[in-house]
Amino acid sequence: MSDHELPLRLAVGGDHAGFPLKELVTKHFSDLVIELIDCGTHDDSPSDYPDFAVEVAEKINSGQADRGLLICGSGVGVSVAANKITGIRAAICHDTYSAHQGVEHDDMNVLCIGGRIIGSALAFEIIKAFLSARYTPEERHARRLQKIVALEEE
Ligand SMILES: O=C(CO)[C@H](O)[C@H](O)[C@H](O)COP(=O)(O)O
Repeated sequence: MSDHELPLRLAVGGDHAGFPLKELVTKHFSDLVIELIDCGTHDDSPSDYPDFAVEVAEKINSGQADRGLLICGSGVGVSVAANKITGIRAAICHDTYSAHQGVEHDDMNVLCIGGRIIGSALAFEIIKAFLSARYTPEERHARRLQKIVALEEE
């Protein structure tokens, strides 16, 4: 796979604090993924990050998107909200190692970034690492994921 082929449908969302970075990310990645679904927010007026976590999760759980990207001020709010939703495995990653290893080991399907924490150049590299990574279904990873699924079913 070349650097310019990220064969995934990506749902992107975030609140007002993530809006400036979300604008840059959607422009940068719209031609690099199969489809980019912008779940809002669409301006920098105050908004509530859980609303966008729900929108992005819905795109994944309905099968319209393969992965999600959520951006708020720190990345904390969107990750806390997204992880409440069944089927979502979200994490804040502000380094490329976590972004690809989180997919390879943990089948992370939503990447969370703090728009007030990192700049766009690093964010682009982290997002590329996330989108390029694939889950590696080795026994130990599958066993641990099954335990996470069991937690959701409790
Ligand atoms: O960054 C966050 C904390 O985890 C939130 O998701 C929000 O983006 C942040 O709280 C917004 O802050 P504001 O003072 O309302 O702009």
